[in-house]
Amino acid sequence: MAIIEQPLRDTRTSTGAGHPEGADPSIVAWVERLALHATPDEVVWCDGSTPERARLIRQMVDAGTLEALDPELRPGSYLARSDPDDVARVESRTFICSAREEDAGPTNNWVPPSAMRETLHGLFRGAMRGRTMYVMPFAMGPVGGPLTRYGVQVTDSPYVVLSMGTMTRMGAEALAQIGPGTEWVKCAHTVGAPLAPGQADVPWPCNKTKYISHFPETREVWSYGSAYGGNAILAKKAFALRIASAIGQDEGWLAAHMLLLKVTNPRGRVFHVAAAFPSACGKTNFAMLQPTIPGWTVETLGDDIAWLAPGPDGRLRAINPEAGFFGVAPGTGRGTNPVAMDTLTHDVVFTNVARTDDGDVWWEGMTDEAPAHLTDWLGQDWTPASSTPAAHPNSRFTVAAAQCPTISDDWDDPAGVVVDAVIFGGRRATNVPLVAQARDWEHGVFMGATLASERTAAAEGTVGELRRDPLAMLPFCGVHMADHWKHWLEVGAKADAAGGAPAIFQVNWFRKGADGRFLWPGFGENIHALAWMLDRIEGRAEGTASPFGLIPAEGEIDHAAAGVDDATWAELFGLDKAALAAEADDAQAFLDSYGDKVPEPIREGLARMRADIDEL
Ligand SMILES: Nc1nc2c(ncn2[C@@H]2O[C@H](COP(=O)(O)OP(=O)(O)OP(=O)(O)O)[C@@H](O)[C@H]2O)c(=O)[nH]1
Ligand SMILES: O=C([O-])CC(=O)C(=O)O
Ligand SMILES: [Mn+2]
Repeated sequence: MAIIEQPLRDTRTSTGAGHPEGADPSIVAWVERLALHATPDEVVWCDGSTPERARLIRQMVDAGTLEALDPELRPGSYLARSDPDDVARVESRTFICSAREEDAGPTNNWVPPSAMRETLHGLFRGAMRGRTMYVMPFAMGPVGGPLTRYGVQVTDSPYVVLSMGTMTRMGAEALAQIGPGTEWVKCAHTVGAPLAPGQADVPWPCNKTKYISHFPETREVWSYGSAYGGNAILAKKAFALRIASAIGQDEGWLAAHMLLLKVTNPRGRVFHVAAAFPSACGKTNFAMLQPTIPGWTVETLGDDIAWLAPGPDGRLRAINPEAGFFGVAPGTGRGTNPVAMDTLTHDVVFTNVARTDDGDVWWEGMTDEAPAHLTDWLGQDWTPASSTPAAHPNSRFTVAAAQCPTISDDWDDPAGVVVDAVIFGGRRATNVPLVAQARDWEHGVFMGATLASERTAAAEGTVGELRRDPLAMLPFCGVHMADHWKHWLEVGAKADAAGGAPAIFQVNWFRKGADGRFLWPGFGENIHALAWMLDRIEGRAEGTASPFGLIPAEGEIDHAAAGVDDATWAELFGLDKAALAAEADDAQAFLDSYGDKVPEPIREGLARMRADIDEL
């Protein structure tokens, strides 16, 4: 069709003419090629400025994509309702297109790069017709920092521009860092909803067909058909985890699905902790933990992604490559996460939460009692008698990290922070104890590699189903998972040789009793587990051996202070021999699915666990 091939009408920046001065020719050429192919009506280079943000918001309010919340109650804040079919990551439509299938591994959907390129070429042709193509240069990490990486995302979704502006350091400063020879990740995104001349737009354009495609070798992401979170904010899961895991493997560092926090104990000693929990399993909450034990303070560095790299002294240092939080709304309330509530008082974009009659937001768990009337995430009337949730279970807030009252003064230190402890955790109703310490780095990587968790609403699929989620990276690993384990072992061995790899722990806040209720109060009380871990590092706690590694010895955690009685405490560490044997069998089958690629220390970890279970 002629109209699809029509040339670009207008190329201008948000302030007027041409691409920004100094834009690297490699970016300009890529953008021009894409624009000629996707045929947007115009191309706008984003500078990341406040007026630009204000313009985008105004435009989205006019288009019905955003609803302004009451400026008295929630200043500068907006509500977006997505298409009901575009509410979460789509793992079945997420592809790793490495040159060789074996580099994607059994946990990823693989399509040969040539075939995927052909598919995408077809889909992107004319895909932006009737829309604006925005060009967003961005930095992952503090601009100019030694661990920082750069990317450029194009998108035809203003909602994605707004999100990228919060989640990354986006705009002119990032662009200025990309010069000849700077590696930058190409992130191409379209909602896949071209508009014919005169055709009316919808508030949340998207397409039933979705492709979230990654080319690890050439450091590219191509995303089609969705505007939702991890499918569309390509700096986040796509770049900072999937592409970065491939870059890290080449360069000797780790891209991890981890929050990052700083904790100071009553004696004034400071620790930095990185923790990997699968999606919707407590990272944001743990990063904002308000300790219930006097004398401890926790500060926040990041809530979702950490890059861990050997520093000049060989010890592992970490940065949070992001600049904002894309957090789960349901369950967030004054009682559970007051820090998040204080972060969300202004300048927030909420997606798929409910709206109150006075122009504020609400979601399940924000308050004990629901308001008498709401407009639900679908835009329908809702009352407490309604049978469906008012907010979508994967409804989210997007907010700047700098707005968090517990943000740490070193959160944007370009050199990163030395990591003292690494934690793996999942959502496990049974078997897995509240807290355990790995015997050493290798045992810790075994713990991480065999991590399992019940599925959540963060991705399509059956909520509650148990699945192995190695290193909490199952949906986010851009390389063969077993190669990734090997890489973890190698990075740890080097850090050990340089004077000490972080100690590794495993936690489980989600164990349930026979009545189906959580045994552990969680949230602020999680400090009890964290304090024990740091006591272990300081040599103030001994621990006692278990099949999971060292668990707290009698009296090392004051569980009564957490409101947990002796019987419940025993249940939190209960060892059911038959269930654990079945667990080990399941882990075995899982490892066997990787054949002979499983590194020996991981097999040994399981063999040791089996032997320990046999002795129970
Ligand atoms: N019972 C219990 N629930 C928790 C705890 N921590 C978090 N949650 C709940 O788990 C859900 C997800 O928590 P988040 O902290 O948003 O999880 P996340 O890992 O940041 O999720 P993503 O942003 O999807 O990666 C929320 O509904 C929380 O209220 C805890 O310690 N105990
Ligand atoms: O990526 C997303 O859509 C949301 C998120 O943080 C996750 O699922 O872990
Ligand atoms: Mn989170």
